[in-house]
Amino acid sequence: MTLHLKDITVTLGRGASRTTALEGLTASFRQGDLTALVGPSGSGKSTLLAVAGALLRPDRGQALLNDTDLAALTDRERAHARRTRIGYVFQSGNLLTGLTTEEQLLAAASLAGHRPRTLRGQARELLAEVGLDHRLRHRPDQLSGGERQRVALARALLGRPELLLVDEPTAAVDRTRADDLIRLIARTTHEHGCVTLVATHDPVVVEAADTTLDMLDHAPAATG
Ligand SMILES: Nc1ncnc2c1ncn2[C@@H]1O[C@H](COP(=O)(O)OP(=O)(O)OP(=O)(O)O)[C@@H](O)[C@H]1O
Repeated sequence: MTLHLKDITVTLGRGASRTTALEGLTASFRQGDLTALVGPSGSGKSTLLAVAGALLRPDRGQALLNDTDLAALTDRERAHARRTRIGYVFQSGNLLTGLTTEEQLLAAASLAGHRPRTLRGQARELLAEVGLDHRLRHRPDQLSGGERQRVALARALLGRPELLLVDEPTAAVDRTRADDLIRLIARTTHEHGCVTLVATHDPVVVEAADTTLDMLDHAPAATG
């Protein structure tokens, strides 16, 4: 499993706010590697995650997840790829209000076409792996920010994603939790053999990563 981004250009906004967020970006990412996406604020890290995650269609270029060009899929096909092949751990955790920790995982599995009952054991194992086996019945508003991110990580891993996308995993948690979380992401990347991209400003994340992609090396021409 590999992800190849080829000649990706993305422009965002209209009129006066029109901005070239990525211009002709080409990069490859290997299975089992955690890549840190680094670069100053506004350099396009989140935009790259959105293109790789089939959330945003680039103006130009290909996003090849193995043989599938995510940029060329129909909306329906992209939604299917998102549910079945890609795991997301974004800052807010993106959890569903009103569902317990365990239900967050089982609902996602159900949307991806699995029978939740068959995955309950696996869901509990993953929640134990991220240190949340004592929070199975908590709802998002009863969890801390770091706990919500760990639920999102367990939920992403339950789908056995080929691609794991993580935005600023250590921004909202204390140093110890941050270190634990990034170690967990690195370990699961190696064990589960997914392609993992982590957008970050945190040197500890860069240290834990197998490779680094510096967005400044791919920066659009200054005009924006
Ligand atoms: N909807 C939008 N309309 C216009 N420009 C946008 C829009 N969203 C983002 N941008 C611009 O696109 C560029 C890339 O933004 P992006 O969020 O990808 O950067 P980033 O590296 O993730 O930043 P940060 O580290 O602050 O999260 C920035 O210059 C930003 O101002």
